[in-house]
Amino acid sequence: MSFEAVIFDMDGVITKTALTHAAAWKKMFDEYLQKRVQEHGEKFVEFTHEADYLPYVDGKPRYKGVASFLESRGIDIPFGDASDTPDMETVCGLGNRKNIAFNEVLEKEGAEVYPSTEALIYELKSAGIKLGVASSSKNCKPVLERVNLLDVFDARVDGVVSAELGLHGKPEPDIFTSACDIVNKAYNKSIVVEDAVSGVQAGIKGKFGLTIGIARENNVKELKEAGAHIVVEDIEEISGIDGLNKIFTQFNK
Ligand SMILES: O=P(O)(O)OC[C@H]1O[C@@H](O)[C@H](O)[C@@H](O)[C@@H]1O
Repeated sequence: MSFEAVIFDMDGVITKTALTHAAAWKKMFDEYLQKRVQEHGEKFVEFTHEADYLPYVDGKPRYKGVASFLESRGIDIPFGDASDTPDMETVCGLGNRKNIAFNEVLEKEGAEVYPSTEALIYELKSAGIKLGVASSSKNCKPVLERVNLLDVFDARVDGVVSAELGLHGKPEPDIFTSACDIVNKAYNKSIVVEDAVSGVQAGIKGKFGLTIGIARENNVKELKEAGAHIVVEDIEEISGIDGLNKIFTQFNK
């Protein structure tokens, strides 16, 4: 094989939980924006998937997502602290409020994998390719446990590990480069698989051998503009490890 490691994002790439996150964000932000109508007399402008979630929140660490969205609406509240309770009107308080909504849905509905991604993961594993998961989410470990994939990865750099190590979140490449460092593989011999614009930007900034965009959201154009070497709608289109090898070689002559 011409590549030595593959680092996967989780939400939206391995598991269908990107949708769970998006719904939890919408619930929390719409409630908060409604509250501001009463308290500040502001006009209610709904939090939408296309105009708000995808450009400002998707793929970013929890509090960075809150801060980006609020900034886009010109809302300035204190940052607060990760220990803030969900009733506090701070960036962290709002992020923690959303986390409750996310975990309620996760508890009720569980998590599901994308079968094509799971199949590729096992194919790569059998071929001795190093596997990493690089997720902004602090819920990465419990989600992977639920779908029985936690032990498959040689490296996991998630929201919890990032906070411990003080890593910059996506669109900075830190969590992908840290995953490669753990498995001791060069970035230019590694592949990043991402569904979020911020994650693709991170793959490109980190100068990985290949950054693949998975367009789950009718956002082929946005992922290409973010710099993805190739964009597919599902991993199935890659045609397994041999297909991946061909694509990698094509971009690394
Ligand atoms: O709040 P968590 O679970 O730490 O997740 C942070 C982010 O994790 C990313 O993986 C998701 O794409 C985002 O939607 C989410 O907001």
